[in-house]
Amino acid sequence: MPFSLHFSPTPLITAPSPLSKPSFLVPYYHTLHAPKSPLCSSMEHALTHQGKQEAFDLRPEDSQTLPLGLRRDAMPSHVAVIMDGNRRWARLRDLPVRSGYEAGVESLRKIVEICCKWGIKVLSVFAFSSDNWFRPKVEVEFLMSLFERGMQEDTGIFFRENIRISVIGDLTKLPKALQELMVNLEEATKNNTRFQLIVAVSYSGHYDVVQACQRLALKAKCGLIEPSDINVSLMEQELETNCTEFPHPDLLIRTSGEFRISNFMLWQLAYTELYFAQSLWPDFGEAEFLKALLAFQQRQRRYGV
Ligand SMILES: CC(C)=CCC/C(C)=C/CC/C(C)=C/COP(=O)(O)OP(=O)(O)O
Repeated sequence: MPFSLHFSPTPLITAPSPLSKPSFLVPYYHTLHAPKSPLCSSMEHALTHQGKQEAFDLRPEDSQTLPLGLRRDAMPSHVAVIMDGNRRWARLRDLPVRSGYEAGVESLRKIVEICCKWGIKVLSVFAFSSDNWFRPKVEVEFLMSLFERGMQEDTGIFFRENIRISVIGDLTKLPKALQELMVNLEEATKNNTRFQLIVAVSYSGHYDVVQACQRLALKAKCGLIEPSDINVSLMEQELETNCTEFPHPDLLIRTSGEFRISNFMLWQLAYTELYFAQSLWPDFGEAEFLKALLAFQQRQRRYGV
């Protein structure tokens, strides 16, 4: 059975034509010529948070559907998720591993829909880590086909629901057709403003920091900056999360009862509130998400001050 987001049934719309210069295929060109939106330090993020949020449109219906107890003024603007426990979910049911991943996609769709409804602006999900390449070949191939299928089937929803898709990670390792699909989808949805889904594929925090350092080193080598110019702000302009105008994650959720960050957004999680849920990702639904958000709203964020 094909999956779909549950906003309402929709025909598939094909994404518009490809980018002329996909950034990850021409990193040298990108580093030297492409303008990047400036990001500030975590502290400045907190201070400018409100102003940035106003840049996105909030539909009246988004703000009216908050469950009892959840405060609009304390909502995280950016939530990150480590979607762990898909294979365990399948094994517990004597199902093949791929059923666990498929159930994981359904869970992601539910959470995206809820984010749109409750006015969360960005959701970053760890869909495939740099280390996941070492999983059995058949599993890796299945995941690649799942990413392709998932993105193709939801393309129409992204347009109709005003959702922006961004993909971060070392995409050069992905099958060519999938790279092209992702670049097209990113380009086609880049002006959508209701909600942004950031999918981390072939990604790790180490990879992100290293590629940012390489870009800065190249700029220094070309004489565009001095090594002493390098600071938090310049570094953040080169991180892959420069694809969003919004601050770094306010809240990180990891499912399946594991208490680790597992190399996800190491730089960006510096001031993020952490929440660990016992549920396996395919079981993580609205009630669990609400619990995580309510817990977040109890936290006092001090940014070391
Ligand atoms: C279209 C799109 C973005 C799809 C996302 C699909 C999805 C849910 C990917 C998660 C992949 C993954 C390696 C999860 C880790 O848990 P695990 O499966 O390794 O679970 P385990 O800890 O039980 O082994």
